[in-house]
Amino acid sequence: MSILNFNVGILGHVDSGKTSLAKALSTTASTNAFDKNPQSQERGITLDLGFSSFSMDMPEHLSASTYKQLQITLVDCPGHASLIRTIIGGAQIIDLMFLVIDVTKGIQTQTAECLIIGEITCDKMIVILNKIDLIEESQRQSTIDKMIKRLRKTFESTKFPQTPIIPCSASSTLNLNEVISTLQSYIYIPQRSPDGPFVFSVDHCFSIRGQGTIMTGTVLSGSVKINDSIEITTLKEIRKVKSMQMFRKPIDRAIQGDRIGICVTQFDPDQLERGLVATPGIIKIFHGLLIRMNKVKHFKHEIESRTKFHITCGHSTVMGKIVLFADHSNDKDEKFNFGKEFEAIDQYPADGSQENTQIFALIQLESSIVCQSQSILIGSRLDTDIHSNTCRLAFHGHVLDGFTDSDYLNKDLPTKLRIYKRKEKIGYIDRLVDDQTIIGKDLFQKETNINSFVNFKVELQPTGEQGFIESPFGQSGKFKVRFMSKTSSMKYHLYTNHLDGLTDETKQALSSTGKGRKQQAKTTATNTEEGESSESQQQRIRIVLKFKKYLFQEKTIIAQ
Ligand SMILES: Nc1nc2c(ncn2[C@@H]2O[C@H](COP(=O)(O)OP(=O)(O)OP(=O)(O)O)[C@@H](O)[C@H]2O)c(=O)[nH]1
Repeated sequence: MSILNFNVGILGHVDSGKTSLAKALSTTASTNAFDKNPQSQERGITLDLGFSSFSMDMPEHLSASTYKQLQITLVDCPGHASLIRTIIGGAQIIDLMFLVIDVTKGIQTQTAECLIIGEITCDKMIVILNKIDLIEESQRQSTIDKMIKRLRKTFESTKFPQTPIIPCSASSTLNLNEVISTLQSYIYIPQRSPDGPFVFSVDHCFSIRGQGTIMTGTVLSGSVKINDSIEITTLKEIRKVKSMQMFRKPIDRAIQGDRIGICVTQFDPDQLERGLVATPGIIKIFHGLLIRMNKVKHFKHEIESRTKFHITCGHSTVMGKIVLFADHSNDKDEKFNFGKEFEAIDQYPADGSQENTQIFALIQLESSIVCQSQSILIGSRLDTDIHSNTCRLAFHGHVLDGFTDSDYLNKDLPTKLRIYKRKEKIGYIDRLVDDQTIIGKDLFQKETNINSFVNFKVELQPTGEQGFIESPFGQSGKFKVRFMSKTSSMKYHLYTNHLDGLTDETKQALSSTGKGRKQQAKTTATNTEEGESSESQQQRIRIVLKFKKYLFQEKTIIAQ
């Protein structure tokens, strides 16, 4: 008989009653359910993910499915702000979220953060308005109604405007039946395929003398059976599956979505607190990751390129520096195309991704991360003061690809990913060579390889006349520009400056009007649109060079 395992995450502010709810609903506890961790018991708070389960009848709207039995796995997440990495890790395996709110408190800081995590990781949510037993019976209904009205307003602008809000009391089991019946009506058949490589997210690991090491967790993809070889990715060790259990019952096969314990031949469980186990060779250790970025709208700061964030993917959190870039011809559903060129941007745009412009980020990780393609990744600023009441979650996205070589910034990246930055340099006329050629200055540093800019177009501003860089000139960063035709600016410059360095012939040609230098300057000045003085006009003639510079290229490759 096939059993559908449906994962329900329980999230909410610290002390809202998440563990109490899990206890009240569950019939079977896993090895680490209900704050069994000794430190949790001492401090009275949940420090780690807790897993427990209960069975339910298959709801009527799914009676035609191939599943005949339904198992609900509750993933009790910690509430304390300092444990948000654990919450994110837990939320990535859930099919539906219970957001627990203390009816006497309403929305609190971590409620809001949990709501955002739910928006990123889940499609369905049920709000549990807990601790209604604390309200005097005569006031209860009116207080609940008022709170529901307030919450409705908050949820209006979220992904879950129609979320059910169920008042109950986890500790006195008041109205828990309604929690169960609402859950039942929200059950759907999540994507569960036995196909593809086996990937297992381990959340707890311990050994049993004489039997082996047990890893408990959730099957993220594929399937596994007894005697299969699996790789403990962080240890780079391969083990055979000796036996498996799903909530204390032995099983011989598990598929995507199942919550199981896998027993393999002994290894030190301290070596694998959390992590991925998979078909050998398919999980990679990444030093750089690519994501399509979405900003969390409640994050109040700018997301700037080349700044650092906490990067959480699966159960790992490391620091990473982001490099932002845009694809200006990208359809939302289009796959990431390495064949394209992308424009580097300084910060995430205020209007976010647009229909044709998608924002991506290359994340340079400070420590490597083990993850699979398409994993959800969340960027945050966890060093923000947890009492400051501000949202620490900054952005999210799915992992599109990554770089496995720790030297990728020098090796793979320059050939694989072409990101350019638009640049503009401003220079000035140094002197004229002839009526179509000038020597320019101040555009380049002395040490710049001007040869890489030869044949690049330049424009004189404000006149708009165009020419191109013909060659370097001398050793001090000067350069020669040839114009397509005789330019008025050059003539103007000549008459308002000097004739030094010109051959007599050129001087003659340029002075062919027969007027004197000063007089010519006067004429030119009065001919300009603004009628400005020759001095200020002279200063405004600039040589403008626009080009693209590729990021991460060992040799400066430049394109216009
Ligand atoms: N009166 C009342 N107290 C409750 C209810 N649910 C939980 N509590 C109490 O609230 C406190 C916190 O409950 P927990 O279930 O540990 O809360 P939690 O959200 O799991 O806490 P963390 O995981 O540490 O964030 C405990 O003292 C519970 O007994 C309820 O429905 N009514």
